Amino acid sequence: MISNSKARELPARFITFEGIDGAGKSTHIAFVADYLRQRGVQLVSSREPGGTSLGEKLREILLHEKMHLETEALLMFASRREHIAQVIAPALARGEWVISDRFSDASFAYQGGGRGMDLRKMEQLEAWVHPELQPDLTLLFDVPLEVARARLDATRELDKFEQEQAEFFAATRNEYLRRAAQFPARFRIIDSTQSIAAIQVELAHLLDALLEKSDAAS
Ligand SMILES: Nc1ncnc2c1ncn2[C@@H]1O[C@H](COP(=O)(O)OP(=O)(O)OP(=O)(O)O)[C@@H](O)[C@H]1O
Ligand SMILES: Cc1cn([C@H]2C[C@H](O)[C@@H](COP(=O)(O)O)O2)c(=O)[nH]c1=O
Repeated sequence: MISNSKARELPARFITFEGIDGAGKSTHIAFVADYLRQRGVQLVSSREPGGTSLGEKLREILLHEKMHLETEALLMFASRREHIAQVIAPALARGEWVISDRFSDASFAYQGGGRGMDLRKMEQLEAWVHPELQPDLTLLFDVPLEVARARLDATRELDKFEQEQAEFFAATRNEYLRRAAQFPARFRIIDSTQSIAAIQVELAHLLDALLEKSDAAS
């Protein structure tokens, strides 16, 4: 987690980054953090599962141990509860922006879509853990499965989720796209088959618009 010290009077914003593994969100979260900091936004950059000392321990377990799908969902939300309590809510209360590599949409997509957990149970967990909090903006990095797979294979040792089969990722991606259609005001879908440079141009436009709107609201 990193925070900066430059000040710009803007209403706090919560931005989340989503997509199947290999879609490119971690590459772009660093760009977004730099872009906003250079424009005077005080922000906290974090991730899920993780973002706190307890959350990072849960992340190790979640990414490497097999477990019942509902245990997996409960641990994701346990990590999230801690993340909200220790990081997200305090930062927003201080007026800072929070950018998070994944949030609850990932639970809907992976545990709901990918693993097939009843989405009504997921909604209950969401209503329990963060009844009032939703991201202001969710960037969904969308790519065909083969593109994501090729990127992952080229770069690293795969964790438990990354080792899943194509059907799992197809269902995960479908659930992300279903949620984007369900919440169009919050989601922006980024075509992540574009080059990194082209995506950065698109992100810069989007962030400029958000900064302008935030300036007007301050
Ligand atoms: N638009 C792109 N074009 C080509 N390569 C890309 C693009 N975006 C990301 N990559 C490369 O793909 C690999 C995976 O990217 P990254 O780690 O950002 O994905 P991710 O979606 O965060 O994956 P995970 O969720 O598993 O962490 C990296 O090597 C990155 O450089
Ligand atoms: C928050 C969240 C995450 N996951 C999965 C998705 C990814 O495969 C890993 C996290 O790895 P990343 O490289 O940091 O993206 O966890 C999930 O299944 N459910 C969730 O709620």
